[in-house]
Amino acid sequence: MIQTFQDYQKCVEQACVYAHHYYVLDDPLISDSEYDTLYQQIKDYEHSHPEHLLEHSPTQRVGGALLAYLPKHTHLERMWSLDNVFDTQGLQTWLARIFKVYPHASFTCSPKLDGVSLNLFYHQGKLVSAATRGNGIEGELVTHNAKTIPSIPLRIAYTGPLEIRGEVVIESADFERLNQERLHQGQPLFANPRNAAAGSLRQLDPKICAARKLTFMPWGLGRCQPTSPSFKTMMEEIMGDGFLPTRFLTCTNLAEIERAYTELHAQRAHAQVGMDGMVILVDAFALQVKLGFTLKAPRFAIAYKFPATEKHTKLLGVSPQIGRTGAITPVAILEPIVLDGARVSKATLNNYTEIQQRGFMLHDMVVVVRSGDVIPKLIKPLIHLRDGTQTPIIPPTHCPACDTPLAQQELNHCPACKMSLLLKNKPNFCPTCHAFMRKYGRNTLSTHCLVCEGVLEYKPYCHRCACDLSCRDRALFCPNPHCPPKLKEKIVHFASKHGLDIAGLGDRVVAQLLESKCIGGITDLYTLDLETLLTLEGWKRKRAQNLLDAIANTKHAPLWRLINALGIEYIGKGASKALAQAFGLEVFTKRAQDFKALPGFEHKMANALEQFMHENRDLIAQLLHLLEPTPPSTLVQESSFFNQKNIVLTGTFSVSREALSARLESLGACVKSSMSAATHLLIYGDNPGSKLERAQERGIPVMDQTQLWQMLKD
Ligand SMILES: NC(=O)c1ccc[n+]([C@@H]2O[C@H](COP(=O)([O-])OP(=O)(O)OC[C@H]3O[C@@H](n4cnc5c(N)ncnc54)[C@H](O)[C@@H]3O)[C@@H](O)[C@H]2O)c1
Ligand SMILES: [Zn+2]
Repeated sequence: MIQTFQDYQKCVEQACVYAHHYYVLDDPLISDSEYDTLYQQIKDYEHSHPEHLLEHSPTQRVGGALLAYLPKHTHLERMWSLDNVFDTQGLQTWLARIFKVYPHASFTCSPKLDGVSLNLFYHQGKLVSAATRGNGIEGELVTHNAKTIPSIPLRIAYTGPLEIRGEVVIESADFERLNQERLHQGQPLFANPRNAAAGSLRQLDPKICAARKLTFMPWGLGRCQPTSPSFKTMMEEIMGDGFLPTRFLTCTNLAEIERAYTELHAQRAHAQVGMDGMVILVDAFALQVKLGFTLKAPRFAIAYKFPATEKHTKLLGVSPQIGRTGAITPVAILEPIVLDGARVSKATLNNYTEIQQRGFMLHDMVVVVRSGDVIPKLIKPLIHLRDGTQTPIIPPTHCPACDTPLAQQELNHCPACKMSLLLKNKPNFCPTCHAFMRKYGRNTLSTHCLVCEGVLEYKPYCHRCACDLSCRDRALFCPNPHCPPKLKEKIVHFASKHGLDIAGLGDRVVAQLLESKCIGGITDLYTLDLETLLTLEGWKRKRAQNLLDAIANTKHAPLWRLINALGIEYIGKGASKALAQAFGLEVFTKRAQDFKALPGFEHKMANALEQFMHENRDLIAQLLHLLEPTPPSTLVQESSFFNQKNIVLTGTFSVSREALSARLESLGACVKSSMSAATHLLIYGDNPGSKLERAQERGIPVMDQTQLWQMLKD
């Protein structure tokens, strides 16, 4: 709490600096929740000491200063900020204030999109101008950029003067791509999609903005001549003129609003576009006018905020974690924070190269993001907060578990853009000219230098990023096949839901069994006995018997489960099913060329399979003996239409997806979850999503539900 006028002054100055970095520079110094806390303290002090109020306090104005290099634009109607509530109690207080004067008020709820405001002015059906909110009265004129955004119609049917307001947002996938590109070009990263959208919209060069894939989502009106007394009706009418539809929901009481809020919050983790809350607004224009505005926000609307998904915290350490394949992943150890309602103390960092690229140091303050069940991620370090205690993060040289010297993984992908190195091992570099030869045509390269005609040699090179990758740090792994954590992860995977599904055999139990030397590998599971288990701490007869039963139950398990349980690189559930279907028990004797003949089995999958079968001959023989897995009963009819086809399903079917996939797989199809160049057919049910359109655009054959059932009957 702020006690004295001096403290209040200091806080206001601080907040002004933060607001400037946030609104003007699109590069916030602190997280929103920290800012909100400071803002609330300032507001509380001003409430109890109105005589001390400073005119430049952030509570007294909307937004920040305008960028000097963009022309200014005066809005016809003022633009506003929104007051916030954070819980039911806050919402209740706000509603009570409205209901006291207008007991029959009805509300319109919409997602509070996390982007940047834009005010579009149309006259005689034409887009005249587009301006940012700025300080609410004047904004920055960005018409040149707005015209590059496909979801902003240049002409609409409504001919009166009309200000339509909305949020310019960037989808999370595009945001990640943009940051990856910037990382590669050595440009500062955007902390979040909002900053990226704002930074893009306020470019001088419309080409830059056009390349950023922005979207406009309408949420409100400024100057207009309403043809309906209801805000929602009016919005829906105007949105029908070629705008993207924003969802407006009618609610009449607290319970309905709470329900809408809970539903929207549940959608957040999967939404393409970031939302930071729900906006609730009195629907009748007449009541809006009567309720009016405070100094910076309408009294007829409120933002009901979601818990924060982005915060700043301290990076305390980085600990190397060993996976099933031996790959070493750095895990960030963080000073614990609460993000989207969950306690977060760890986050993944893909690899040590990325740590270097993003410039993290130990004891840095860092930006952390988490939403829903997504694993928390570190975005960037806050370099301005460094205090001299930071030290570099040094990649390990030896396995932290078995002390074997670590090896570098072969480079298969560009670490910056993730594109696979297509021309792997093909000569591409001229040592005389010190130049890389660009590919021309499809994956073709000359074998000799186009300048000096000298012989080329191979160096890892990314054609998309145009960079030499030979001195890049690569992912590290422990080459020791007996490395204990590797073994543990293998057994955990073997017993997991997608493997042999052995209940009660999770991470901790496997660690205990290995440590107590009850088992030394996968096959030892099958010789475990009751007496041994009962000697372990925390094991009673019932629990031990349950585990033994679960293990015994894996006898005669479907063959695909055994294949998937082995944890072969690149081979997941779908591929395991296809293998079982195609080869039955013979699968373990097949060679790379046999695997390559299956639809969707690329080079690397086929090679990984052959190598695995070769290196693990003994293990496989023992498991086949112990388990006697069951191959699929229906043999593939080679003549089936679906045989050897890569199929993607979309929409709702009259049977479950799983049942339908199983049926198609039994006919030799390979059912995949996403479309690619290798997709042969898209089958769609009711309410197909965007996949259907994309398939049609790309010329992939499609089939509807009725045709499908007809074919299956035949
Ligand atoms: N991190 C920092 O340093 C820092 C500094 C200043 C402000 N901030 C953050 O900015 C926010 C306050 O900014 P503000 O005053 O500009 O208000 P705001 O951004 O929280 O809310 C008002 C804005 O919400 C947008 N909006 C999105 N969906 C909407 C919908 N469906 N209906 C109506 N409006 C919708 C509009 O653009 C509107 O201008 C706070 O969350 C604060 O934490 C952070
Ligand atoms: Zn090791």
